[in-house]
Amino acid sequence: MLKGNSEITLYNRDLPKGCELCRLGSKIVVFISGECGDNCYYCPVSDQRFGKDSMFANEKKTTSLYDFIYEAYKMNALGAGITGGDPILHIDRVTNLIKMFKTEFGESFHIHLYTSGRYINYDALDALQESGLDEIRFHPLKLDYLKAIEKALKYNFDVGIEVPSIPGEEEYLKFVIQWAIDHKVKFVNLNELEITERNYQNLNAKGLRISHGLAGSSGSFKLASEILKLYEFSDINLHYCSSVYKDIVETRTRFLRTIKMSAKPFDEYSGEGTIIRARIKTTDNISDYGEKIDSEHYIVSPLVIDDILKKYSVDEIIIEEMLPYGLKVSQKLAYSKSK
Ligand SMILES: C[S@@+](CC[C@H](N)C(=O)[O-])C[C@H]1O[C@@H](n2cnc3c(N)ncnc32)[C@H](O)[C@@H]1O
Ligand code: SF4
Repeated sequence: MLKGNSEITLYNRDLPKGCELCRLGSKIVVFISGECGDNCYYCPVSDQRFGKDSMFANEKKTTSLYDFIYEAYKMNALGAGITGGDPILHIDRVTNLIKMFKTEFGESFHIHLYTSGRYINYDALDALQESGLDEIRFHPLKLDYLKAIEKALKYNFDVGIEVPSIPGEEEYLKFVIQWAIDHKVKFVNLNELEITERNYQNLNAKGLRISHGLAGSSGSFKLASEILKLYEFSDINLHYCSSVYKDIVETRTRFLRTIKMSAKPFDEYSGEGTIIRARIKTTDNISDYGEKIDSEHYIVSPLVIDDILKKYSVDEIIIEEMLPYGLKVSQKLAYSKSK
């Protein structure tokens, strides 16, 4: 019997540990560098990031490895997923960060890493094992890269494969899954193909369109579910993860977790994991209600607006909606004295 809720997530056995923690929104997303020696026609990494040596902790641009530790504290992370580009191009940065995470949060802090396998050699694998890496996920976009997986299988960390489910690529997927079964790879994840600003021209040219959610491609789930059915009882953990799942479960639960950990007393939050605040312009002292941010502005909970309006002279109230890491997504004028 296949488990999960069909088009959102589907699997035949246990979920990989990295996926279980992602489900709880408890993994910090480490984008270690956008540099990569490959150029997949379906690569989803944005132009702003791809090929550039810049780092992001969740959605926030960072310049220091310590920022990843800070962000992990802010969301009470139980683990990290390291991605890029190809992180192996910055193996020293990766292994230093893994050691920092393990020292700060303990051995149980679960770390998985994505790579195509192109630059994997025994030196890199030795360094990853020595740093404490828990799980490695390969994307063998060329069959030649399977050699890297054979090497990794000699190490202690869990070895899996993660590839997009691209309509028209069923023979490739079947080959890779059979190879994984023959070589006792721990799991194969099939991602719903995401159509993004970077890859849409290539994918549209193949007749693929966004069919649901923000990025999910037509035909991708159908192909993955047929493949899962085919290997339902085989000796490999197979798992399909939709782009909707990434949006509504992984990202939203991560946002809510961050809010729970680091929200201020006056922050209200929505079901989508955004923070709702009221910015009040007044010359009165209303610091009992919230935080003074400059000579004439305070941030307070929208729930106390009525109370403040009854007692104080207010010039303007703006309701702001923001993501937990500070990016403002909307603002609305709720009250103006001049109107
Ligand atoms: C974007 S890659 C970055 C890390 C590394 N360069 C790699 O390819 O594994 C991260 C994961 O996304 C998967 N992936 C690549 N293109 C995708 C797409 N258009 N939709 C969904 N997943 C995709 C890859 O198989 C890989 O497991
Ligand atoms: S290997 Fe990964 S990052 Fe590089 S082009 Fe392919 S999908 Fe993009």
